[in-house]
Amino acid sequence: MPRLRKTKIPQEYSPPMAFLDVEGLSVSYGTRAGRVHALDDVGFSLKEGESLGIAGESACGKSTLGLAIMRMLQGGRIDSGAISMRGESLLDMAERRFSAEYRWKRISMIFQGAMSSLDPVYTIRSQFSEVLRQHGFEGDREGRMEEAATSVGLEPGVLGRYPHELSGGMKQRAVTAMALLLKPDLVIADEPTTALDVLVQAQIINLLKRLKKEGTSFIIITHDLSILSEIADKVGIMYGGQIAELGSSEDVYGSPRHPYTQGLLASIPKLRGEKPGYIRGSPPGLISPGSGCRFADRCPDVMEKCSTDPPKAGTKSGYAKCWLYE
Ligand SMILES: Nc1ncnc2c1ncn2[C@@H]1O[C@H](COP(=O)(O)OP(=O)(O)OP(=O)(O)O)[C@@H](O)[C@H]1O
Repeated sequence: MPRLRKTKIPQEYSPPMAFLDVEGLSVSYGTRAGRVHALDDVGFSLKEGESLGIAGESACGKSTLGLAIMRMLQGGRIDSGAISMRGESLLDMAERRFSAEYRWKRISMIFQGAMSSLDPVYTIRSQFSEVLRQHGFEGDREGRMEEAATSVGLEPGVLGRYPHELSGGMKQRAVTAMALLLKPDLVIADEPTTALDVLVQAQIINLLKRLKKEGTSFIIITHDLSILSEIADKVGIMYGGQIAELGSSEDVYGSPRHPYTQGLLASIPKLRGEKPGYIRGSPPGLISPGSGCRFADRCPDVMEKCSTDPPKAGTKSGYAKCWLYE
């Protein structure tokens, strides 16, 4: 009888640690009209250096997701779920430690409409310098500020100027540079190209692409699906506070599964060929969104079952929250 070779069984198997893990995240805001359930059971995972694109119609919870990761929800609360970075829970951490070690240092955010967040009475240099000071940066401040400015294609001379002396595109680059000052591992960019002309948009996209190549991870939040295909490794399509579909960019763009993703992709204008489509109806209210599929009353494939909560049906690289793929 052949002798069986002994296989060494490792004592404990630990799967590779995710760079960022968001699990079952639900967030709500208290309003006069009732509690707005802005996020419901949202989850995804990123490896080191990976980037995620989040797309969806207005008010579906995109910014709330970014703000929850930054622990900067105003008037909102986390009802359930977990967020961890390299295995460390961000939600259980004392605010003091999160603020000293994570917010702006390891995770930073470029806010929606960030151009207007620059303080008009201070030069770019004093605003950058304040960020470094607040985080106890002890190296060569001027060198770091110049490095951040040039990394976004701004002349170091811009540091001496006031915000009103800069064009819209330059301001957007300045706030991007400010988010990069402390060399974070993750940058959450909320609509980084909205309100910019197409040339400046292209510059910002190229800049994000370059930073990604150098190892920075991004979560890019946008209405505009076409910019995601260039930067995101993974895409999450949000609808009514939930992720309707999650997968690699290749799969989500190449073979979209959820009828909402299909509708959204069909609505991107094309240079030639058929007219862009549109999705009839409007998104659900988030105060009492109901227990069935949130897309049901707009869905071309609606079935009886859709009145109950759809499962997260596995796809090649993620899932589609839809009864069609049960
Ligand atoms: N501070 C707040 N207080 C009360 N409700 C809020 C607050 N912030 C967001 N909401 C509500 O939460 C829901 C999700 O908002 P959120 O800003 O996350 O959506 P979004 O997808 O980023 O929208 P947009 O694309 O228009 O920026 C919306 O119904 C919004 O009205």
